[in-house]
Amino acid sequence: MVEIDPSFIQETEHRPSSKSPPQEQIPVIDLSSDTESLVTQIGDACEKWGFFQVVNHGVPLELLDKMKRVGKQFFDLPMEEKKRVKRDEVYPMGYYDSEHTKNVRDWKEVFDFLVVDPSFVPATEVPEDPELRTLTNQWPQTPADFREVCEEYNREVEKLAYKLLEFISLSMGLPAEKLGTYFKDQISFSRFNHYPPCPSPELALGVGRHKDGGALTVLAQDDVGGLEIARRDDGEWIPVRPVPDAFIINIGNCMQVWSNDKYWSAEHRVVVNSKRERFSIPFFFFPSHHAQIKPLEELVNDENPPKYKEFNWGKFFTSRNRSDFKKQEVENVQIDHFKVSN
Ligand SMILES: O=C(O)CCC(=O)C(=O)O
Ligand SMILES: [Fe+2]
Repeated sequence: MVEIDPSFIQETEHRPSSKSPPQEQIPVIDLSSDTESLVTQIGDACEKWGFFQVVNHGVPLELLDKMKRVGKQFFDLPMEEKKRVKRDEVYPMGYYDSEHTKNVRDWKEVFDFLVVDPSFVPATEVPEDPELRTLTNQWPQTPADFREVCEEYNREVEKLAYKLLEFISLSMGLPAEKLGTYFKDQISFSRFNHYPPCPSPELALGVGRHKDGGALTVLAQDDVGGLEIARRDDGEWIPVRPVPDAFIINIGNCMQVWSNDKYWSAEHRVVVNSKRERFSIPFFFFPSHHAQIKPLEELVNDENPPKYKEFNWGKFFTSRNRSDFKKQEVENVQIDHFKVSN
């Protein structure tokens, strides 16, 4: 057995399973279909899986290719070059290779960049503290077109994210523009994930099991595969098959709360392999820091009372991003903390 650093080793029950997974797949939805059919298909997928793939999504395929190229060129740079744009307390965007999910180190390196630069988030998780912190992007010198390609990508994927938000609003019986209001001063960001080949793929994960916090995630992946999602019915891990030129869409915590648990923010993780590196690019569509998140009033009534108390998205974001979780061995905040007990 090849030794890997113990910080990467998952507890036995969270390691990749060796048995063959169910054959079931998340739906692939063609966004060139008519609105009525899309609204039904998207609503059903959000309810059953919290995950679906989209094709004919309108994001230029040449731009996706360019993103994959600049991402690879960046991660291929010597470590000393990458560390010039290293993420730290002052610059929380940029390069990072020691992210922990649920206190175990992920087998990956990342590069993060904001959609709105600068963006503002609460400085602390203390509810009464009004102080804000400014987040800004930092960009590497090479490849020379890195920044330009990333900025264009954010603009295009943001358009897709707004379009999906409209279909999801309609699928809940609400006006198309209902959810868009939460995104003025959004704190969305995109991320390049690079998962290098791992000598002990049976012990580590590229990203440990987690749920995405925001409204939705638009994820590009290459043809290697490795993303697995927990099936809503029984928690069984289902691998997501790579579909050429598609984006994977998943519901985040905010959408689950807005929908009062009709829609599902599924747990997911990434398994790695010993032969091929893998790249993926999530766009995390995050409301503005001042957004107050609670089940939408139009969707609750005496028979379906709100299942969550209201919370502030900015404080939730800041609390989840605290850097001292590892030290304290405590889990970060989850939406279940806001569940109404009855
Ligand atoms: O790489 C992937 O397929 C998913 C990554 C992911 O879940 C994340 O970065 O939140
Ligand atoms: Fe995720």
